[in-house]
Amino acid sequence: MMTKVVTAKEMRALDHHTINEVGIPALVLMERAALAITDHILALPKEKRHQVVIVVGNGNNGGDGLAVARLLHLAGTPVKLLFVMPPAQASEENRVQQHTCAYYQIPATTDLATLKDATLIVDAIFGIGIDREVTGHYREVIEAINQAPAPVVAVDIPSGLNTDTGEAMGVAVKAASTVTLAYPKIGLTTPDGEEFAGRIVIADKVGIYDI
Ligand SMILES: NC(=O)C1=CN([C@@H]2O[C@H](COP(=O)(O)OP(=O)(O)OC[C@H]3O[C@@H](n4cnc5c(N)ncnc54)[C@H](O)[C@@H]3O)[C@@H](O)[C@H]2O)[C@H](O)CC1
Ligand SMILES: [K+]
Repeated sequence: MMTKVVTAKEMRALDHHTINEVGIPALVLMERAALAITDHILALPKEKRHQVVIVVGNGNNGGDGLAVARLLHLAGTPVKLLFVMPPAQASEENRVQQHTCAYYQIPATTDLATLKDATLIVDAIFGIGIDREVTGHYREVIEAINQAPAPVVAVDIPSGLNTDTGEAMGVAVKAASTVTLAYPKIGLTTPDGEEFAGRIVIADKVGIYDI
């Protein structure tokens, strides 16, 4: 059976349906997403997990990354958070996850040099919310990720990739694997998209989509 692929707009509609009609809160979806991403990371060779650096943006892609940080920390994996922007302007769910990470005193920094010590990088900067060219500090961070020696696991889609076309919006994360949530995004099925995404893992138990 052909796997359904979706555009950003379709994914947002499915999330909206699940949250508002089916009645499953966004935070629950975020936790289910984080469980799938964490399972993927814990299945990687142990030497890859000596120092995981999770790079987080201010939206719900970042929220997924923060929830993964907590789950990995509780599983005994050394984790460090790298905030791209001042966390104050974050989404509601992102802020909830920031609070929980602070409760567990998960180390956090804004220093890009942290990427050099990583044995694994988790890219949770942008997901389907990317809506413009990547510039400024975001560009600097994505370039630093791509220059770092560690392999990258991208959350939902590699940051910087246009969800619908698979083109890099100026710059995009080059991932070893991408854990895409609920359904594959159509941009991941293009030659460009496949180049940036690496091995694609479909976390199809994240959403409860009955339409
Ligand atoms: N489908 C699921 O089961 C779930 C998906 N989730 C995750 O939520 C993200 C989408 O989150 P959203 O908050 O809508 O947007 P992003 O986190 O992708 O982007 C954050 C924010 O960034 C701003 N932005 C966009 N482009 C740029 C740019 N070029 N430069 C600077 N800033 C930019 C924009 O304002 C965005 O709002 C999805 O991918 C999943 O990872 C949920 O966890 C629920 C479960
Ligand atoms: K991402």
